[in-house]
Amino acid sequence: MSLFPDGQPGPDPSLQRPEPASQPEGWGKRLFYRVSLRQAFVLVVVLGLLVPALFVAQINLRLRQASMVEQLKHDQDQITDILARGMRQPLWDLSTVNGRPLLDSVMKDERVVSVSVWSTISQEVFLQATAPARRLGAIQVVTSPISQGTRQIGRLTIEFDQTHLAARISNLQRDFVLLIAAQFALSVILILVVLDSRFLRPLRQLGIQAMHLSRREFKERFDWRRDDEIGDLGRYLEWTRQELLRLFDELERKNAELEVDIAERKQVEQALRSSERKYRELFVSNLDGIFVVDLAGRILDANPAVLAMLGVREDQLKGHLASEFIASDWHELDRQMMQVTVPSRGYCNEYEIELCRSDGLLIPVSAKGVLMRDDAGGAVGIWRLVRDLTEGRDAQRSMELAAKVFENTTEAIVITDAAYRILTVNRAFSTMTGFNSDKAVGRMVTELPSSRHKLEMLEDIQHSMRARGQWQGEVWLRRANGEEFPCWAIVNDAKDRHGRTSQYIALISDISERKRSDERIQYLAHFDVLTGLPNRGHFQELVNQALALADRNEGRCALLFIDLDRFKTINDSLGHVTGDELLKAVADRLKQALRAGDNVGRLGGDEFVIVLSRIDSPDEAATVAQRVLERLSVPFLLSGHDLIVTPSIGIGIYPEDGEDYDTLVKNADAAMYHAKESGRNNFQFYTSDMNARAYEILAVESQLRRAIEREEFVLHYQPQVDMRTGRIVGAEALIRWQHPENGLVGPGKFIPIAEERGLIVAIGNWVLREAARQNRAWQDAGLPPIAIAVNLSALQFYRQDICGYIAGVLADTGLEARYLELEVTESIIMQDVVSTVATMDALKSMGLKLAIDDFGTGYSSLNYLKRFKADKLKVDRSFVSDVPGDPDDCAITRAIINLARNLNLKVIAEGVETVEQWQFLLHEHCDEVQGYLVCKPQPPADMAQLLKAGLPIPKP
Ligand SMILES: Nc1nc2c(ncn2[C@@H]2O[C@H](COP(=O)(O)O[C@H]3[C@@H](O)[C@H](n4cnc5c(=O)[nH]c(N)nc54)O[C@@H]3COP(=O)(O)O)[C@@H](O)[C@H]2O)c(=O)[nH]1
Repeated sequence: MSLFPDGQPGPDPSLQRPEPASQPEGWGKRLFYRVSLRQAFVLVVVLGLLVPALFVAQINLRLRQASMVEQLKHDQDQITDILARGMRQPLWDLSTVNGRPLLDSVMKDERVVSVSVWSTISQEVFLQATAPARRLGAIQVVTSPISQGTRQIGRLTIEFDQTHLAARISNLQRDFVLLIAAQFALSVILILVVLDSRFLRPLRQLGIQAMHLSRREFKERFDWRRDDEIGDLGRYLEWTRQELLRLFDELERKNAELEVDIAERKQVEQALRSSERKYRELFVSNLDGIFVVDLAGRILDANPAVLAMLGVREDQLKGHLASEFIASDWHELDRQMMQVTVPSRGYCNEYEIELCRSDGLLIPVSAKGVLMRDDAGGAVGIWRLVRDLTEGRDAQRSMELAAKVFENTTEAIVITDAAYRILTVNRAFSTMTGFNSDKAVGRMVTELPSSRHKLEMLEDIQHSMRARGQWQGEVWLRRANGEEFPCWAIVNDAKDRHGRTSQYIALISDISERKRSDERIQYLAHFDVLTGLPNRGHFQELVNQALALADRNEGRCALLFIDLDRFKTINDSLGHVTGDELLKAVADRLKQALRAGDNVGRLGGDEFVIVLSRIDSPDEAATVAQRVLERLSVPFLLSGHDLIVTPSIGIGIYPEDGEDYDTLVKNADAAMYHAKESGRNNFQFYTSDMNARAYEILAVESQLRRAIEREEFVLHYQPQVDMRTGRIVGAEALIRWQHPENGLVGPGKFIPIAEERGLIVAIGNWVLREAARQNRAWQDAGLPPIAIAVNLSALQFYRQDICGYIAGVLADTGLEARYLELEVTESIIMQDVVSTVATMDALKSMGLKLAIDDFGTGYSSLNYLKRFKADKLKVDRSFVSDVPGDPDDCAITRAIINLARNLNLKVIAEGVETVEQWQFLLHEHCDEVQGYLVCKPQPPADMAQLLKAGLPIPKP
């Protein structure tokens, strides 16, 4: 139990509750001393009162119980005996009437449950009585013989109920427990009341008072009026309190006196120390060097400035002569001052000498000396003061250097006062602006000839200077000659020693050159250098903007993918310079074909793209595509060449054909391929199956490359027949691809792709060689000689030395030139008339035959035709197929035949399929025919059979 009741202040926290000096030995003792006094007393009471009471009660109860059992036994025996005796006579007489009264009186006893009298004479129950309500628990049966004299005449049986005895014993126990409990409770209450009032409460009081003493609270008196032992203890405590109060009062008084003493002494010491420290601080912290020397010039003390100045430690200085640290040139002057002037006058004026640093460096100093005296006024030494002049001289040099930098830097520098009035400008400023300094100095910076946003910029500068003390940015100035130029200006403020801005310093660099190159870089990043059109990246941005606009307006856009047909041929034949010129010219024409708001870009090579940013229907895209076709159809006159270039255009519509740039471009590209496949020089709208076609083309291209390597091609030959004789006079070599998986593939499936991908040169060369070889082989086999016509592609014509190659083929195969005929389409010739004419001349001079294929489909003028040294004109199948039904085609075919005749050329009609066509051509005096009506293209062996037969083809 705590002595400090709840709510009472505890002792000073620094004073721990006192612990017993040592713990009593044995766990029982330790436990006993751990419990509170109240708990200990309760324990004692319980053990001292309750246990003996219970013990006594237990003995008492046992004795009473034994006596009750004894009594019951006695009573039972007595009742049995009385009844046995009383029944003798009635039993002897066999008179139940006489026996009944006694039986009834016995049954009145509440312990008797039943009585039964058995007659041995009659061998039956003589009398019987039962009280069933009394049968409560255990039953004790007592029997006794009934005798008359020596003869037993009957037997008595009595049942006694034992429960009554148990109930009485239980009541007895309960009474004992109640008695002991009451006795115990009363004892405990009485003991605790007495214990608390006489012992525990005063003890608590004593504890609180002791706590006051421990906290040095002596003011309140401890009042004890009882005469018992605790009262004595309380009074002793009160006496202790008074004693302590007196002692503490005295202690405090003494303490106060002592503190006054100490304070006074401290003040004196403080004053002493302070003056000494001030003197020392002055000595130590002085930036000038101070050292104390005796009258002989030996150093006694030196401050850190001297040590730093000379680069030595204190021990390297003390005891040495000051002259050891002075440059020898100055010894005499110094000696004069320190040993003559100072001792005589008490001081000397400043003079300049040089000190020697430990590393040998000479330090210019200004020196002076003051005589040091003792209390009696006698000279005891000299205060020597030296001031380092290096910094001042460095500062001077820095100033000179800064002035040089200021004047000679290539950046213009403008210094203004705090109100932005120009104080000075450097030479670079004058060079940069063309204004002399007298034109600038004294003016406000706002009066500087600048072109743009002067006032707003000054406000911005002022705001930044206030916030950060610096500003930098681009400004535009105007030179004296009126030229504007961009500058990069960095403005810093300079502060005076009070921290106020006193000047602004602006460093100005002319960035016109850098800006020009930045703009150039920007331009190169966005535009195609050759054509000036947006490049791929920039064009994508433009398309994305157009798509976003279309989304906002719920409108549509169109993307036109343009690829120039056979541009490679031009590039290869006429060189890259002409190719580049052509691309530039095409770009110009494309730009001219567009409305404002639409854009054209170059993706690379000969690929151009147009985005039509707002269209109401795909027809508008078709209109633009048509316009592009028309604009490009006009020949380009470049480097002395008249060039015709046609485009193939693929059109993708947003959003139907792609919802983003990549998809749109991909699909327009696929449509462009379709345009190429559809004969070039046209436009096609994208359809969903075109991509599959585009992939197919790619696949064909890669397979073609393999086919070239493995020579997977064969030639079939289609006879050309003289209309008058019906004899075979020639044959056209037509290529087929012996595809390992797809079988024989016709040229229509791969020649356009080979042309587009530049593979046609290798294929065409193979055809030339194979046709020449086969023709020679037939001749060697004795077959009638004929000319074999071979189709030439534009690339073959332009990319290589076709004359040299054919000469090689003829030489290798041994075929005479006159048995090889070259078919060149009209469109090839028209691509570059000048060089074609030259090549055809050369081929002709080699003895080769020349035919103009597909005649009538191109744009050849009669003037050009006159210049070609062709042998034959080949009327295109498209005209032949509709004769004689179509009057226009009849007229054209007739005109071509007449033209050939007038130019002295042979004429052959191709694609003759019907007898009517034959008859029409015969009537028009066409020389030769070629077509399914006569013979389809034949494999070499079958063609050989036809030649061998040598028979005229039956006339239809
Ligand atoms: N550069 C090269 N081009 C070649 C070569 N071999 C063929 N080709 C060109 O491929 C195109 C298709 O040729 P092909 O499928 O062989 O068709 C030729 C004939 O089979 C076909 N023809 C002939 N008569 C008839 C006819 O009565 N009806 C009809 N529907 N078609 C017929 O015409 C093609 C020959 O045409 P052309 O060359 O214009 O004389 C085709 O353009 C070939 O030029 C090659 O080695 N190199």
